[in-house]
Amino acid sequence: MPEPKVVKWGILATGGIAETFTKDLTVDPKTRGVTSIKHEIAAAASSSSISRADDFLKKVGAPSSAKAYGSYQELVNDKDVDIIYVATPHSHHYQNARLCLEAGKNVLCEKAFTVNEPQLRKLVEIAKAKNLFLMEAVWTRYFPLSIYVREQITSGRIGTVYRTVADLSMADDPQNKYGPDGNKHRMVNVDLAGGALLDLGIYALTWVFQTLYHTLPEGDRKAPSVLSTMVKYEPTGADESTAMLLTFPRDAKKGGPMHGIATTGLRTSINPDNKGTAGPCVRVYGDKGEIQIFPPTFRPTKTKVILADGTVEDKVWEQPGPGKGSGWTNGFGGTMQAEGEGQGMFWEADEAAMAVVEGRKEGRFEGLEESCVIMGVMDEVRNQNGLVYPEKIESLEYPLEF
Ligand SMILES: NC(=O)C1=CN([C@@H]2O[C@H](COP(=O)(O)OP(=O)(O)OC[C@H]3O[C@@H](n4cnc5c(N)ncnc54)[C@H](OP(=O)(O)O)[C@@H]3O)[C@@H](O)[C@H]2O)C=CC1
Ligand SMILES: O=C1OC[C@@H](O)[C@H](O)[C@H]1O
Repeated sequence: MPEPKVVKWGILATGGIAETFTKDLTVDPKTRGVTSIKHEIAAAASSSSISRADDFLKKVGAPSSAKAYGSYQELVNDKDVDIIYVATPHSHHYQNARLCLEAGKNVLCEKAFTVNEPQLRKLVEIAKAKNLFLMEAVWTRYFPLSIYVREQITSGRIGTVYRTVADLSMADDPQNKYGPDGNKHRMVNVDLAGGALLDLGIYALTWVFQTLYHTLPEGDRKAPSVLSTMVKYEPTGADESTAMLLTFPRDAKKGGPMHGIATTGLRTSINPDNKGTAGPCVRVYGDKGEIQIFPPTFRPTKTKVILADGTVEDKVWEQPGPGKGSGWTNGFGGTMQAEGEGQGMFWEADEAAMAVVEGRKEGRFEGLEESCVIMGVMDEVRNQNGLVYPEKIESLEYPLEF
């Protein structure tokens, strides 16, 4: 068997998700049957200080060869880095991803990809012009569970699909969690493009898109029309509850239009008791049966296929590898413990690394056009409900400091 190709990662920002993602890079790909690549943590950069980057590298168990930088610019200049993971708040993705692309680096960028569709289209244009890889880090798309669900649909197991209903709500009101200072938290801070839609709603939309759009042959994929409503989080003006009804065009001979219903909110939880008692967070409806996906929506643990002929198929989806995983808060003080080592972010990392090695410029499970269409849906939802972020973070101008 040929030796795995080493892909050298640079980590841009040292916050919560950067830590989780980078720890996942240290879990051997062989534990999940991936033999063509190996991840190496080559460098990390903090915008605040080099010592923060240094502490970060120690905390995530990076090799001693990994370099710490006190600025993002130094990271993108590093010749030893193949791909950069951007883990700043949404507001900063356009500026930070563009910094990487302009310097000739491949990019895996956290969700939501950018603040608006024009920003993303600009990044795509630059990536294409420079022949670079660019992908949104929606880890959920890369889980074996998601691959299985998409296969159930494309194989016709539940017949012609007509509707998907998906929710990601987490009782995560930052004021309850952190007091009045919570208004500065990235979840509701408009200066950081906070709000339920861009932070959590993107997962409900991910399920709608990966079941109703991505499962169609490429030529049949069309942007949906959008109807939406929103409740604002009064202290900051971000959205705290958003409901979207999407209609996807489809040829009458193939079943006609499909509905996607995506909801998100910060007051209720998809999994209030952490035991899954509340039932599925996603339901995909076909004319021969349905697929249910169980919470949490961003990292589901269980699926159920129920067919009209009486078949019921339950599946449990655990993380591979020994050891302990880290927990997620459900907003009611409980945690949802991962079963295996790592958090499951390694699957998206594998896909990005394999693409770099193979010379692919997009992820297989969410291409750049699909990401743009999703950003466009979120733009339309914000338009319909008057949610505008500060000009600087909506801007296409580059470079901008904020
Ligand atoms: N895939 C997933 O499951 C998750 C994804 N996310 C996504 O990851 C991104 C980051 O979230 P998270 O890690 O929770 O956020 P954190 O607030 O924990 O970290 C963000 C980091 O970004 C850097 N940063 C640069 N400029 C700013 C600024 N003006 N304000 C705040 N931080 C800044 C800082 O790193 P430094 O000082 O080192 O430069 C900071 O530590 C978001 O896009 C979010 O949607 C978040 C949670 C889960
Ligand atoms: O991406 C995310 O998924 C998990 C949530 O806990 C987090 O707030 C969100 O940003």
